[in-house]
Amino acid sequence: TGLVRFICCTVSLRDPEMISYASDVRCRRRYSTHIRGGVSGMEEILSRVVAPLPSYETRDKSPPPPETNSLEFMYFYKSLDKEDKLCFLTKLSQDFGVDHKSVSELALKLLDTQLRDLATILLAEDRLRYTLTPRYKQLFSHISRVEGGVKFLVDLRADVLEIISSKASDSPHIRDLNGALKSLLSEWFSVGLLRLERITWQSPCEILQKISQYEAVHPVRNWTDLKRRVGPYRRCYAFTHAAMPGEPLVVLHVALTEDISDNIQSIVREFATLDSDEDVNKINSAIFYSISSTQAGLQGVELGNVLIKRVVCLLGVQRYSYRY
Ligand SMILES: CC(C)(COP(=O)(O)OP(=O)(O)OC[C@H]1O[C@@H](n2cnc3c(N)ncnc32)[C@H](O)[C@@H]1OP(=O)(O)O)[C@@H](O)C(=O)NCCC(=O)NCCSC(=O)CC(=O)O
Repeated sequence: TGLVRFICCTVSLRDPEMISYASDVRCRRRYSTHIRGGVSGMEEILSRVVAPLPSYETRDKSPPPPETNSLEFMYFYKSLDKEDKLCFLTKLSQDFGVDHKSVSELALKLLDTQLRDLATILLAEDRLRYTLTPRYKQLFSHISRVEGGVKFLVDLRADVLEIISSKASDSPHIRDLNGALKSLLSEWFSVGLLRLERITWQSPCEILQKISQYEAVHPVRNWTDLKRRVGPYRRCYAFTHAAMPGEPLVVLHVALTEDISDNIQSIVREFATLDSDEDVNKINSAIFYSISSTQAGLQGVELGNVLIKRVVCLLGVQRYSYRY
């Protein structure tokens, strides 16, 4: 019976994996044919995977496009080099954004309804609002639902920010695309969806390594240095998100000291011995000595600001009356 149960279990677990594997392979095959197609390949893939906006009347009833559309977009984009990414994003933002003609028509209609009843005006406004949604925004929402989709979009925004800051493009469409991505990411990474985690020497090695690697203010010298930064008289906190497991998004380091230090070296270089226990009577101050955001694509979402406020509250609640 044990063997039979085991076999049943193996089969039932295998099915979804096989389905996902099969669609994975299909996507890889498809995208590899389009890479050869250059600009026309880009146009072809975009017109196939970026679905048109459903009509206003059917917007809540239309089934979402197949998941393979999102996967194909992701694989294709990841395979491009920097120059092709710029070309691809320019096409996406220009040709798959807002339907300007419909927006103008609806704006005129809205003006015409101004003397009508409130319900008619609200309906006209809602139609206009819906029509102002860029087609690519809908694609991004679908991408966010596939595995690794949110991280993909965070990295995509990092590319867009790089294009803007390096002045590789001054297209208003690219700036619009950035705005759409920022507003989606701000919703998905809102405070209520973030998890505050304390990082200690007992945290997974993978996380500790990332804490060390992402430190942008006072570089971590070695493992002993890292052990001290998460040890006694120190606190290290990070925000994580369910959609990006194992990825600290922003990391904050705090030193708990007797007096407010007048130089950073005394915090970064001088520590109590590694094994000493904390004596709470010796703690009067909490010095927030380093904060680093790890995801360039989340710039402007202000996770750092929120993390500092959360940790101030947390340390305040934890019985200490620090001077910050
Ligand atoms: C500081 C950050 C964690 C903030 O990240 P957020 O997720 O909150 O959002 P963000 O990057 O959009 O930045 C929010 C606002 O803070 C500003 N900002 C960013 N870094 C700043 C800095 N070092 N000093 C002063 N302001 C800064 C941005 O221009 C922006 O302003 P606006 O909204 O006006 O555009 C990140 O920018 C980052 O990792 N920067 C690189 C590392 C760094 O500089 N760390 C802080 C060093 S000081 C430190 O750690 C303590 C110390 O040494 O005393």
